[in-house]
Amino acid sequence: MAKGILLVNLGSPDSPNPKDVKKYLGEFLMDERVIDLPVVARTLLVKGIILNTRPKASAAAYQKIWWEEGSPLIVLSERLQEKVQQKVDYPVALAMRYGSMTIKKGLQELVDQGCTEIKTIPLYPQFAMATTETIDVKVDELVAEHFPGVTITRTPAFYKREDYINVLSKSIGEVLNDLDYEHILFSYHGVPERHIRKSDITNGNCKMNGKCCFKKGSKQHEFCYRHQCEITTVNVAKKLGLKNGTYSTTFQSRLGFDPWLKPYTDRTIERMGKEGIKKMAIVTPAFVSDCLETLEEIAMEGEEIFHEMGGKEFTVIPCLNERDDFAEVLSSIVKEWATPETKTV
Ligand SMILES: C=CC1=C(C)c2cc3[nH]c(cc4nc(cc5[nH]c(cc1n2)c(C)c5CCC(=O)O)C(CCC(=O)O)=C4C)c(C)c3C=C
Ligand SMILES: [Fe+2]
Ligand SMILES: [Fe+2]
Repeated sequence: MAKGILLVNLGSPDSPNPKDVKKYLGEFLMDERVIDLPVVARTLLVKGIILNTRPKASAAAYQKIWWEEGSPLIVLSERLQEKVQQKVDYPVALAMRYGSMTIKKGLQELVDQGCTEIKTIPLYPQFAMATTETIDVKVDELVAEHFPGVTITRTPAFYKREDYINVLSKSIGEVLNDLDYEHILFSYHGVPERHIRKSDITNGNCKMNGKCCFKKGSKQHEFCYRHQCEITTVNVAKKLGLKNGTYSTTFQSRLGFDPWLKPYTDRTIERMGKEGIKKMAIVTPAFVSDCLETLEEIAMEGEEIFHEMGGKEFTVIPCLNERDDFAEVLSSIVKEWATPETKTV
């Protein structure tokens, strides 16, 4: 039995042109775990409205952040894959949940190298139906249909691993140590509140009032994106010794009219600017790789809002990207699976 590793990230369009962006958004938003409406309603919303209105604006945003080598998210994920490969003895492949670098191709690449036992690692520190779950389900479908001889081991969200928190804290500390700042925002990608309720395995325990997320020992936390984001912030704040009132958690990138997780990042930046905060920092721990949502929505739009409201210095902390110490965390996850006696955390 030969082992292999499949890292999986979200994906990007093939190019920042409206046609490719439309194709990519069509696949992404028709996923029932992303826009979780019944299929007819989802088709009407996505194909009837969103794909007729959004691709042009999205393409313009992608054009602002695109690199010569391609999409930042893809390029940074490839660099991370290379780093992890240098640290482990098994083949490491990279795939994207949406777009051309499909999970099927990633699995095939490993199977072609003789792998029959594959560890999938979604590149998301916190669990969400729209990220980890959709990858896990897609992998199972593909294996059942195309790779019946392959055994899959899933990787749960790694938000509370000590080594991950250490590396995230170090990456933030490296910026904050040399910075005069008044407030640091921990901005996570948002999801509709409905997604949190749907992932509630305790039948209604999640009250969406913030209290349940801090209750000790709840089984629900394993699938509560909100809890996992809040706890990521708490653990980093503890590690860095941040003082109460100097940091907070917010949620960005909402789409449509349903209520999404609050507080919203853009409104918080606006409020802080209005309240007289002059120097703020922002970190985006739901993203492993810098992407449209960090490079454009936060670093460009967020900064613009802050300046318009009177803010002066807006410092964006990079994602973990291809940091060596982050590749080390992923390689520890691999080693703990491949040789269970290697317990590093
Ligand atoms: C209903 C819509 C969406 C949900 C739910 C959602 C959850 C979610 N997304 C990420 C990570 C990323 N999202 C990115 C882009 C992006 N996300 C949505 C919609 C939902 N995301 C859209 C429409 C887009 C496209 C951009 C746009 O048109 O504004 C990206 C960036 C991809 C890139 O190519 O750079 C990432 C990464 C998470 C982690 C998440 C739930 C926790
Ligand atoms: Fe998203
Ligand atoms: Fe909760």
